[in-house]
Amino acid sequence: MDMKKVKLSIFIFLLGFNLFAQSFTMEQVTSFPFPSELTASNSKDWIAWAMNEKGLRNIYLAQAPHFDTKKVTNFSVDDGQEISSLQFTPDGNNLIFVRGGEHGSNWDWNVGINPSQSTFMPKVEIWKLALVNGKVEMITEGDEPIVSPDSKTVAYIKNRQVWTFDLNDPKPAQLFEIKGSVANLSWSPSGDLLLFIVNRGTHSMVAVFDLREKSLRYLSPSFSRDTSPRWSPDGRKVTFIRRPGGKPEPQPILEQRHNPWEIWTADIQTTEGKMRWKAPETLRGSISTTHGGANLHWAADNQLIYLSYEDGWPHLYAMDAEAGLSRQLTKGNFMVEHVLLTPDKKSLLFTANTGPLKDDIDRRHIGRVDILSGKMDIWSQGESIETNPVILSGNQFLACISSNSKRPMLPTILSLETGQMKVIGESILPPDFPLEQMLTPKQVIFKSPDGLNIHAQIFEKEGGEGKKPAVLFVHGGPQRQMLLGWHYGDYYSNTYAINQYLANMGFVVLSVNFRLGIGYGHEFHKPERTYWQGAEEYLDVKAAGEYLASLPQVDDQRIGIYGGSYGGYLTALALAKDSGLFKVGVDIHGVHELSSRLEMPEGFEKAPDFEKAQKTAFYSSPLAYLDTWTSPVLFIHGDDDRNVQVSQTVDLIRRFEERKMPFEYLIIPDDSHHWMKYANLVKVNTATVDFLQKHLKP
Ligand SMILES: CSCC[C@H](NC=O)C(=O)N[C@@H](C)C(=O)O
Repeated sequence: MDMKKVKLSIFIFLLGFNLFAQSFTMEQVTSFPFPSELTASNSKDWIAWAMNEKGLRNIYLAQAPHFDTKKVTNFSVDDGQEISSLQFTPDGNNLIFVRGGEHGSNWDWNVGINPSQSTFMPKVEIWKLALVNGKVEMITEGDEPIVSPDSKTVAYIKNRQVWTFDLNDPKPAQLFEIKGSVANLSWSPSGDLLLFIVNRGTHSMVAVFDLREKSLRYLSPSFSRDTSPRWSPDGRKVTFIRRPGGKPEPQPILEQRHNPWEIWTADIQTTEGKMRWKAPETLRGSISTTHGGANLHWAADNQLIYLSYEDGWPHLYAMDAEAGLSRQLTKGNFMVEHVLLTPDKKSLLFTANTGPLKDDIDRRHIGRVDILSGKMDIWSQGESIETNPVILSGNQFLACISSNSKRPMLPTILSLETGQMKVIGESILPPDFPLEQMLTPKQVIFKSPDGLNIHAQIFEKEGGEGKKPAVLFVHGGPQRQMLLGWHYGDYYSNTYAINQYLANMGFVVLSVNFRLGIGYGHEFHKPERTYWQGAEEYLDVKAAGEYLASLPQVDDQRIGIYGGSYGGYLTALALAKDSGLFKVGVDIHGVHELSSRLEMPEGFEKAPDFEKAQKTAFYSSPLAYLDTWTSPVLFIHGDDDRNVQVSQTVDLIRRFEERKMPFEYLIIPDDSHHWMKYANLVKVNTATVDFLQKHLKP
């Protein structure tokens, strides 16, 4: 071989080596701290939040006006025990929180989780932190605590019943017994009544327990499903959402239909209820499934607040609790999320994917609307992301969590006087976190075969001559939106970290926001013929793969795909249907069997399109295409998953085994859908990128 060819071979080898040269480790990029449970005291200018630092979950405090951060707990083991229900007592003297459970689950969220294989199952417990002396103590088993207005009593749920304890002399005791399952506890402004929902399976009712009289009464009881009860500011009335109870006559399964809901009020004394508003009987008029659902509040000046999709976007509305007559408060082609009624009940804070930049639809910024005047401001802007706003007691500062393309989510203070924003807690970032190596993803928009504009984010490191391998990331939910920066959900901050790692390795990475996702309006979020009704969202995934293949810098023979949960489902579908396009994949706790959700008809009554629906569901599943699945796959699932049954992966692997189809697997015993133990998160992330690299490297 002449010297030229030798030199070229060495160059290509070094290039290949360089292509996969990595300037930071998976552990370093996965070590992003994640803030949650941001809350503000209503009486002192304190904020508090829970911070997950490599699985060590602790509470931090900061106080106006300097907001120096202070860690006030010392949980020092990566044991998967999350912090939830973090709240100040109204007098600002104590913090109450729950430790344990898996509150992001679809079932058993209040059951202990044990990813560290402790000898005995960890419990879900209510803790108290005394701010006067920093004393932290576990009070009792329980969940969903709420503190009485006089800061003396905590009411909480245990075994689906109502319990209480005195904060100064805790002797937990069940308050009363009631048939069914209790939820949505809230104290009346006077503190002598407890409002809650009792679920009886076919229906649910709003109920009030009078602590003085030790008596219980139902408010406007019916055979409906009543939810989301809220007190009027004077404590004399309650508003709630009413939806139909029981089961309907079998309807066409493959057709979309209106999901009815109403807003009611009821008088505490007479228990009489009145319907105040009925949703427009349109598809857009269905109750919203975006964050907070109906977001029902009773504001000052007798205004009822709700969120509706009726104009095509999730927006806020107000109506007089007596006269009705709704008014739209937020308007425009954007989504409202994370809605908070200010302590004075005169305005609403929210997160919105709108702002002056043309690609702000793929970010989040903080907004505020005055309820009586309807005056709306978007308070934050720029190439950053701000979400989950809370307002501090002095009305001078607002706190939120913020990120950008490089910096992970951190608590951030916004001065309402100057508009200045100050990130706090940057010292919590690990010293070896690869901040400067983070790439800035770019917004791309391409068309699906049926004409939809599909938004995506592309991550690409400069340089790296020749054709690069590529990876498509498919999010889960599916009611999610990936953004132009670190995400406000921990699951998707983690996949953002993976995408950064892959891009830094030299892959071209595309994160696709397929239909069914939020942030792009009702018809994008609620399209027809998706999931087990036809899987047309896969059109967007395949279009994303073809978009990657069309890029001049991408080697179209080295495109991989990965995704979790709903994204795992679409990853499996892509590998099964299009192994020619997707050469390798990692299916993380994916869904694979879709037909069993169709209830087998009892007796003669069945949906008019039942057989067609069964066939559609089957052909919407990867199971229908195993004959054409030739690309290598790694299956990963936690076997205490409470969002997607682990059987979805166990059963698919059984089929692979019986068909003698090659696969690799990683089971994570005793962990859930959210990799509660940090060591498991790193293990899953590492396995994912190693498998992709193994099959896509030059
Ligand atoms: C419809 S399949 C269930 C998928 C699951 N949704 C809720 O549990 C999922 O995608 N979970 C995570 C990843 C998410 O909600 O984003």
